[in-house]
Amino acid sequence: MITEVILKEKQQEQKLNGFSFEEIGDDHLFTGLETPMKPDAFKISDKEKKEKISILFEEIMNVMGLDLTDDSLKGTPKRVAKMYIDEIFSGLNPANKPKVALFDNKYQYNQMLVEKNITFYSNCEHHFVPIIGKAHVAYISSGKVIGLSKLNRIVQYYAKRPQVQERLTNQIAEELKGILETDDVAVIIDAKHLCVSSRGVKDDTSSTVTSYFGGKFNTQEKIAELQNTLNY
Ligand SMILES: Nc1nc2c(ncn2[C@@H]2O[C@H](COP(=O)(O)OP(=O)(O)OP(=O)(O)O)[C@@H](O)[C@H]2O)c(=O)[nH]1
Ligand SMILES: [Zn+2]
Repeated sequence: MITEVILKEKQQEQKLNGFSFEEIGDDHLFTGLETPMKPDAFKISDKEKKEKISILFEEIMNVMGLDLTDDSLKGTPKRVAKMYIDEIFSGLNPANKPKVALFDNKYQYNQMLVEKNITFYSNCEHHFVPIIGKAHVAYISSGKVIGLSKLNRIVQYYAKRPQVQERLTNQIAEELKGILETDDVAVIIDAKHLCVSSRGVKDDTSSTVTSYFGGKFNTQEKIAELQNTLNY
């Protein structure tokens, strides 16, 4: 847990930089889980970002010797820019954070709820190539119930950033803990990193499993129950 001292230091740092954490856009700024962002990350609009990326990507293609007058290639810089900002990295912008519907737990359902096999596509922040995986998230209600699809949307929102799997796992867990007002949250991610399978070491059979077991989930018994539910 973050101490007040660290919080104050961070706030001071922010003040010095002249930006608030809302402007940088990451709710996890004070928890050490933030996606590293520049303080002025949202000083220019998405439209301007796309224009700049398009110019820069055109330059990359030019340097590589590609002929941008070719009718198949000429639209690529714009396509890439649009894909980065509106699609695969749209989770960097807090304006795209899913709105979450919560309901009262009138059903008195007090056991764990598991949303399993949530498909996500992310990108490795080291190589900017895909991470493709499944996330399984679980929680025990502390009084509120979340709309099921919102669990998938939260996973996908954080996946749509340049990521490492460890951070993705913890960002999802922290988000759920905050929304559901409970520590009783678990997240398991099983993903293939194309930077491992399609290049570099080229291992096509390995996958990476990460987990977060908070509160009541952090016991051998609950972990075993969860593993059993997920057939792990
Ligand atoms: N911990 C962690 N590492 C990751 C993740 N995604 C990719 N990596 C690793 O990040 C490392 C980057 O290492 P470098 O040695 O700088 O990069 P590289 O020369 O391209 O390494 P190789 O992939 O081994 O060719 C690689 O070992 C990747 O496998 C992730 O989600 N978590
Ligand atoms: Zn990588």
